[in-house]
Amino acid sequence: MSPNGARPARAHASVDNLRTYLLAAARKDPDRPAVIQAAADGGLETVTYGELQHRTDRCAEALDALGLDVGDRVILESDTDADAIATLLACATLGLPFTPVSPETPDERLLTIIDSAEPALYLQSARGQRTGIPETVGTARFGADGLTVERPPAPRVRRRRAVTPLDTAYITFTSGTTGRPKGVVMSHRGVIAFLRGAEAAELITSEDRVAGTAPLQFDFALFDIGFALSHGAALVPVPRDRLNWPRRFLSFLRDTGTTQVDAVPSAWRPVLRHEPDLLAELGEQGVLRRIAFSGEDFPLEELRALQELLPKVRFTNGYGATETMAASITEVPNPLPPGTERLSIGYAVAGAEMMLIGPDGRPVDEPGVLGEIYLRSPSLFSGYWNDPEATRAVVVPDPLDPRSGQRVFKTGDLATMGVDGELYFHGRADSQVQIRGNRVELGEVERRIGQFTGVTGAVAMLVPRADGDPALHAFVTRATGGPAPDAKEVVAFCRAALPAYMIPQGVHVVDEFPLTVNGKVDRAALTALAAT
Ligand SMILES: Nc1ncnc2c1ncn2[C@@H]1O[C@H](COS(=O)(=O)NC(=O)C[C@H](N)c2cccc(Br)c2)[C@@H](O)[C@H]1O
Repeated sequence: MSPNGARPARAHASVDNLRTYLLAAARKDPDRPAVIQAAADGGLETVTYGELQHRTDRCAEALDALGLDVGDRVILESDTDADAIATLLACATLGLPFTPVSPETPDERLLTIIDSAEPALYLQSARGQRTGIPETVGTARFGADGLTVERPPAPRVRRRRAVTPLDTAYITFTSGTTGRPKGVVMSHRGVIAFLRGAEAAELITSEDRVAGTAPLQFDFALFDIGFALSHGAALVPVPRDRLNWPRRFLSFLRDTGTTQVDAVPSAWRPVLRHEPDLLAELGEQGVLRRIAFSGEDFPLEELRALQELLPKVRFTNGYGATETMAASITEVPNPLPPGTERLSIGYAVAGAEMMLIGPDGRPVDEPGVLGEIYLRSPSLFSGYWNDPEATRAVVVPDPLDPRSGQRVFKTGDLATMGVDGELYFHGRADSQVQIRGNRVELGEVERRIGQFTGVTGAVAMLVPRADGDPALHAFVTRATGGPAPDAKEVVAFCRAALPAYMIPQGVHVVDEFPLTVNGKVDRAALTALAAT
């Protein structure tokens, strides 16, 4: 068979591949619900595992016909829904790495990603509004009636015959600190290794309905898809227009019979502020059993408020970085024991190990001493797309025995160890700042300000100044309808407990914090605001 004419390789059912791993339930019980989603008419629609597999195979057939090769990139622009999942599983079947982007991604950023990834194909849903995709990229739309090709991808020589677990499942672009987005290349083996480790935590069963709130380009969304489907549970993608309106969000959770909600901590702030009673009512019904959060530290005042409204709900703290999908999944006591200062991020999931390494490169093994978390994990990413230098900076020789050739992930996160070896998150190493020669952990300033009556959240940052050393500023949010905390009183409150160099020069009250596209507090936006 000529190289061009050969049918593209497909994943063999016996090896680890996202498609085989996520559709296993379809073989066992095809009629179980796989996705419960908002329908176009405003109601709900259920897509079974059998139907999801059918849509996946139909899409794979259509992609087959385009003559792409294993490793050819596909941009997938969509919110999370059954058709998007079928499309990404079709890509996985053929060994086509997908790069998920949400429709909210600005044109400029999409073009940067296209420039870097050089994809063969750009896919958007039938309803997608995007235009202006460069001529070098094929384009197609996917929807309920399958794949519609608008501009076929350029013809290519197919060199591959098999899809292996080491091949790339997805490349997700995260904001690079240098401003240029970094493509995190994750293999099928890596994703499945983490999902298997997470399964051992036994958080959900096939009876569960897991509400996912993250945009598709955030691997929290990819985790929710994998986590729900690999357990034979149902995924409940929460549309953006429901997530941003607390009443609609809560009624969507009720109407879908959601048993677990996965969201970043900031997603709960509007619900706590505007609809605490509705949330308590939802908890009372006893269907919602668990709230899992990840992505950033959960401000303890807000977490306590959430727990008070939901005394019967269990809370789970998922910690980790996209470069390893994640690292640990830890039960959070409800209620938090009084006096809790920090949340535990526990121990790495089964099959992985978190180590604390000191500034001298040696392991920290005494409780309470700050160290950087290094992660030993089979879900380690393949590297940053086309950026070996950035990869070498974080994929490093095993600090415990560099001779072994084993590589570990240098997380850039700080933690201390408890008496049983469990870890407590202490912020990003790069949020350790020096102020007039003194080392300051911005989290410590934030925690102090967070204890000020009426303050519900605090973000501290260092703002560079033209004429001298940078100044420490803080932004605070207040309880609904509460008085705006007086900046001078907040500063005095800090003075009573913090050394002079940790006292903020400016305290700014904001209604709410700006959020990144992944729903986390956007510290860069606040720093820019403080500089004005
Ligand atoms: N639970 C926490 N407490 C505190 N700080 C956290 C937590 N989880 C992260 N972070 C911070 O976020 C960084 C990483 O950001 S990331 O690459 O965008 N990935 C993420 O946020 C999400 C992460 N991939 C993920 C995805 C799916 C499931 C899980 Br379970 C976790 C970490 O290095 C930490 O600094």
